[in-house]
Amino acid sequence: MTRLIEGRGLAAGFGGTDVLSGVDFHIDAGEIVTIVGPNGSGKSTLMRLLVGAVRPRSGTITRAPGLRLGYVPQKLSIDPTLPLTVTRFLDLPRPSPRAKKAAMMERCGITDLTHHPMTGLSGGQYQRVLLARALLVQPQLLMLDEATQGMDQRGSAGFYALIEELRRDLGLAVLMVSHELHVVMSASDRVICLNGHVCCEGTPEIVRSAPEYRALFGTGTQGTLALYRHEHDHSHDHAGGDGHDHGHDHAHHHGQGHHAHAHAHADKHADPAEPAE
Ligand SMILES: Nc1ncnc2c1ncn2[C@@H]1O[C@H](COP(=O)(O)OP(=O)(O)OP(=O)(O)O)[C@@H](O)[C@H]1O
Repeated sequence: MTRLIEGRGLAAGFGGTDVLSGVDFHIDAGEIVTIVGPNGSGKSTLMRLLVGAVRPRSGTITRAPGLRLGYVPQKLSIDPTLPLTVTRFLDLPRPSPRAKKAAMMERCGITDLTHHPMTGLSGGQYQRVLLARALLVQPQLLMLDEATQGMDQRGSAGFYALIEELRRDLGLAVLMVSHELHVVMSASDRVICLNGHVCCEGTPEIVRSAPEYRALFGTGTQGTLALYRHEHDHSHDHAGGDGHDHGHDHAHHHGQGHHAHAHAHADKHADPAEPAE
């Protein structure tokens, strides 16, 4: 297994604020990894550390030599007064051959948008354009920050299906960020829950037969969405027992409140977000 990128003991912050501390991260060739976490938990900051847009306060980042990275940031501001068509946009920051652009647009299902102005695209179309642009560098690692934000359930499912297809056909590794705590792409090999530090990590389970799953998603998403079951209960209770609760389902109540509850009881020593006295 080729390691594409690895971070050890990463810490980051802005001014007097610490955003991340003690974060270990890696992704190998062909893996799909999803980072989930509440708003402000440092997901985008971790992505920006990995692409080199933010410098770590401590820790190290090692990239495979010559690693090609396709990065779709969470926010990309385009001057709305610029009369930019999709095909012109794909030439930013550097031009690509027309045939290559056409091939990537076809892969992303947006061939009919070639001459469409960038303004006036739907959220889903816009993300597919950004995706096509990121693919032009023939990345080994594709990084997507909140790509399905603003899409409806069917739109997200279609987008995730496309990501799976890209992994299968192009052998890409994919690192995705989502603030949807309870829904992740079922094809994720690993899910990392971040809240200033790595709370927990595990594999998602497809619970298609669970009534909650059917109630939330119906049966029309072809299994591309799944509820995520955490591997443990976040209690970080190293002193007694193993701190695990394998039957615990976060579908309904995972979030800040749950963290606050767990930490208040058992996490005085282990959580950098709540330093021990
Ligand atoms: N360039 C910056 N300057 C100052 N503070 C920043 C900067 N970037 C991020 N932050 C702060 O760092 C914290 C973490 O932000 P980050 O965007 O990494 O979180 P996130 O988990 O991606 O959140 P969201 O789900 O809301 O996108 C936030 O409190 C944010 O205000």
